Amino acid sequence: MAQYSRVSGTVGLITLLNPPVNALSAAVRQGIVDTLDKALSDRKVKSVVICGHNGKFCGGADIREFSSPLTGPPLIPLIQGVESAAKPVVAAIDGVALGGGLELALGCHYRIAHSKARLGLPEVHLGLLPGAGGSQRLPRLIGVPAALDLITTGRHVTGAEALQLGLVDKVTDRNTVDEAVKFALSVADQPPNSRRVSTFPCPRHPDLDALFEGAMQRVRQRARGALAPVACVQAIRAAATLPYAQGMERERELMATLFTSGQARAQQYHFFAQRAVGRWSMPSGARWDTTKPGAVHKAMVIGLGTMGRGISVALVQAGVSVVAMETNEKQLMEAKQAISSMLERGAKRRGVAPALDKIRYSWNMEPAADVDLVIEAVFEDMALKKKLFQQLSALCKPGTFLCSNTSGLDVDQLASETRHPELVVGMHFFAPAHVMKLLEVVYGSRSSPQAVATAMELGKRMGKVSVAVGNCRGFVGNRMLKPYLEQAFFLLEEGTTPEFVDQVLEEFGFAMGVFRMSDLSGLDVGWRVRKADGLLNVSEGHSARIRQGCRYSPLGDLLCEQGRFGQKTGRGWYQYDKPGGRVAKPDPWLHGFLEKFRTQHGLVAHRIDHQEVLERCLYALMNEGFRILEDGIAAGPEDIDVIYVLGYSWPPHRGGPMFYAGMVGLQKVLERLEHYHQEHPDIPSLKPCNLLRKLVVNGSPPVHKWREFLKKPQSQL
Ligand SMILES: CCCCCCC[C@H](O)CC(=O)SCCNC(=O)CCNC(=O)[C@H](O)C(C)(C)COP(=O)([O-])OP(=O)([O-])OC[C@H]1O[C@@H](n2cnc3c(N)ncnc32)[C@H](O)[C@@H]1OP(=O)([O-])[O-]
Repeated sequence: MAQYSRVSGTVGLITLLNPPVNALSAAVRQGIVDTLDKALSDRKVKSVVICGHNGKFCGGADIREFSSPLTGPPLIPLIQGVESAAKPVVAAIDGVALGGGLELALGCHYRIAHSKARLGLPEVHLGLLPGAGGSQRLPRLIGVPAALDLITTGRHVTGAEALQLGLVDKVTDRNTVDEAVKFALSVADQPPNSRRVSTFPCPRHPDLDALFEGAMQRVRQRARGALAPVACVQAIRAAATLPYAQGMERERELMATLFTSGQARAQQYHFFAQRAVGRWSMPSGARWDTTKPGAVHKAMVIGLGTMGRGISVALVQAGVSVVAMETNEKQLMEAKQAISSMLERGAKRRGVAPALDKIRYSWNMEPAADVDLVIEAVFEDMALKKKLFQQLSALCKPGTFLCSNTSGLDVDQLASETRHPELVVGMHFFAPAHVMKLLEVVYGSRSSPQAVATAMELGKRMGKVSVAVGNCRGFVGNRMLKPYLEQAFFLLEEGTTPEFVDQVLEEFGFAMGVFRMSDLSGLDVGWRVRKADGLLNVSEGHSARIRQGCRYSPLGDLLCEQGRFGQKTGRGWYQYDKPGGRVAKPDPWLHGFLEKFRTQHGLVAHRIDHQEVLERCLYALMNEGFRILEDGIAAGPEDIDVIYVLGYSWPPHRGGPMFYAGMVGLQKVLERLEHYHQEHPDIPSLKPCNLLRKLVVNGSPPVHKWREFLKKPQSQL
């Protein structure tokens, strides 16, 4: 709804009221129509101010309403009504003006913003375009290049940047509504005719064709198959080349296609899933809303390799005082230099001073005695980590939380080395840790709810989306990666090439295929883990393609034995022009090696098509996702999907692996897994899991209903 009052004698004040972000629900839209009518028909009112309740102008159209038929006044004529008002209308922008919220402000005749307000048209992240005139008004106001940037990236700008762009008329650091009312009084006698953005000509550009061609190329490269960014460019092109009314018609057509697309549904699901994971629960019954996190003012990071450095930067940027520790003095100095420059670069980007005084460095563990939380980020070696946890347990003050940045080791084993296992949790960051948005918070069997709440809260402070997951080998993300990688290797054995597998996966929307990704992260990483797991030993009298009773591909191990570790050695699944080179080229040696391998093992290469590559890699991964749900390692499908989109480059327009399974159809996923498992009975990861069968038997319910079919957590509180 919207509230109305008359202030300063002659200003009609309309306040949007729909907490928490004043989204433009049917009731709010009706409220705007009614209150505007009141203001325009009141002879005492000379000008109008529109603001939002509780310091937030408006977060846009109400996304929750997108899945039901439209009720209430539609947004486009509503904004048209604001723009054509005979009295000047001023938008008072506090907090956020996003999507439809900014489109409403663009319909106003003047815009006054707080310097710290955030403005933007982020519809592209929801699989949409600014469909209430935003794609037509914004380029007319700020020019085509700036509009292309804002609309295709969906990035937010501050009030200060908005002023530079010409998006707002004035910026203030004081009370925005008071300033807007003063402004409204000052323009009360000026007819708003010349202020209607839809009547502005689009600013000329010397070479529109080249501009749009370049933009389209960039957008297609980044979009990885997403439709919305391409439609955004097409809509802006209409603004630049057509009269306003025709441009609006083009915007409507493009929006209609996007609005009903599976991609928009997937991206909107992802939006709500990112928020849902914050409402975590544990099998014990402990929950986000009943557990108070501990205070973290001071933290220690142990081990300053790539991960430790990124974690230190993320903590400092979140306002936490950090002691960064590394035993090797040379490495400590190098890390100090690297962290300082990362902090300086980050501060420059955000227009603030670098908080270099928030971090100090140590080559010993003593400062651990005086911190609230420790994050261990040493080499992935259980013995080393165990020793460290023993030392920390003896050294730290009572109540210090002990966290491990392990990517898959057993958190319970680490906890068992300490005097207070309830204070131990995993905090699995993703590289680069100061950039990547995902954090897996891993609770062991003895982790206290408070330790989980503390890690989740700290993740939030660092700007991460944190997902609480149970303790098992690889947790959620890396556990699901295993069958996915495995299938890719088996497909090579059976007849395909790394280039073809990567092409299929990249066409699906992954930023990189399996093999390019493996070359980038280093083949030796997995090799070391397999060695530690005893998987490199071939049992007497057994084929090298069977380990621990299951089918196994030794291809990765054989490459490592040849010193082919990927990009860093200039050779891996591909060849590179030099060690550290980044351009992957097909390698004839590798093709010859695969042929020799097949001959040696009596394998006859056969033609593997696009469908088989995609289904075997993705369905094996999804099947593991269902097992994870069955085991209670993830509380719901949203947790898995958020982890895959934010941590493993799963394309957002496909929602995440569990959402995608629903899109494909659970019945079909089950049938194809059954088919592949019959063909390859020695690959257990292709055997459809019980939960998948159960969901199919129950009519393949939509993803938001799956929780009803999971085992209920047992409350132990
Ligand atoms: C053909 C038809 C034509 C249609 C016309 C199209 C018009 C237009 O172009 C389309 C749009 O505007 S599309 C929209 C374009 N706008 C956007 O894309 C903006 C999306 N929103 C955001 O980016 C962030 O929420 C903010 C930055 C606003 C606040 O961040 P923060 O302070 O960290 O808070 P938080 O935790 O993020 O959210 C708090 C709660 O608010 C909820 N909620 C939020 N926005 C909502 C919405 N629009 N709606 C509903 N709910 C919304 C959110 O779910 C959460 O609920 P929970 O139950 O507590 O979990």
